[in-house]
Amino acid sequence: MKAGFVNIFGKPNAGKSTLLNALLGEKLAIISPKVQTTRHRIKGFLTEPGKYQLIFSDTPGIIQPKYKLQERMMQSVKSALEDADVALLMADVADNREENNNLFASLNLKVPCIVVLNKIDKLGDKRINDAAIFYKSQPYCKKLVQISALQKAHIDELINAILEYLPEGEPFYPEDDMTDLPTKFFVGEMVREKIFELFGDEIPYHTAVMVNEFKEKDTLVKIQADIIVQRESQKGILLGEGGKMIKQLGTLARQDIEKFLQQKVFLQLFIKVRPKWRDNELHLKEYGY
Ligand SMILES: Nc1nc2c(ncn2[C@@H]2O[C@H](COP(=O)(O)OP(=O)(O)OP(=O)(O)O)[C@@H](O)[C@H]2O)c(=O)[nH]1
Repeated sequence: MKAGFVNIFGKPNAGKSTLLNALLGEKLAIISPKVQTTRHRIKGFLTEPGKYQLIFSDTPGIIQPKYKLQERMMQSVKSALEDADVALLMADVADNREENNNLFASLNLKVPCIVVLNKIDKLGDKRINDAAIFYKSQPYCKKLVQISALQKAHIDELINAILEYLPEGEPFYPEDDMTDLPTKFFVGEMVREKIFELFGDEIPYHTAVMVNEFKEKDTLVKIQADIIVQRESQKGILLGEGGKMIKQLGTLARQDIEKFLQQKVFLQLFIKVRPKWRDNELHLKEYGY
């Protein structure tokens, strides 16, 4: 039996969340074409009884610590990398190689690194090969695997590559667990995902979702969540004319949550204005960042 921790690392949009979904086959990570959506480390487990348990962490994209919120994210990236048995350095095959290379090299990781060349469905063989040769020649690259996370192509190959570097050991978590994150967390992420889907570029980056109540009743689960925004004008946009938008948001989020929980859900959403939440340490704690 092999068991260990695997960290997925890469620039925003490299496809980390998509890979986690491909590996775990569940809606564990919020997927969005916009950058910087993953604010938390997501831990998901992939267990093959008697053979292996892989514990994956997703890291937020690498960004400038402009806000305190982002500083927190960078700290969590570093601590994640220090814990892992294997690091997956993920690169979009169409991305600037030098830039990725500088980033990967600057981490100076002590753990074995597998370069995961993602999105091979986007380019022809020649360009994929050139990129592969480039990364393979880098000192940090123990192995390179080419995948398409979106099309779930070569995922088994990646698992086998990880297993080569994983220590022998007993599972850390019960075999049928999927994650150590509370259900509440996923519910909040699903509401956030709908905000990304329904609203333009501005709104999602200025909102946070806090799930206040999660009560399992006989026939349904009652959930109350706050959507926190910074300005009254944002609240207005989220509400929409006569509350039209928030209603639609609630319906879409509820449908996803019901699918996820396999139960009927009563979802209540409130919008709250907190002008300074991004930079205020106290609020950061309150919202679990
Ligand atoms: N064509 C193609 N697109 C992909 C592939 N993998 C991911 N994408 C797309 O790339 C975008 C970013 O994917 P994510 O999985 O959200 O990227 P991420 O690295 O988690 O991004 P952050 O959360 O911002 O760090 C999404 O639009 C995905 O659909 C792939 O293999 N092929």
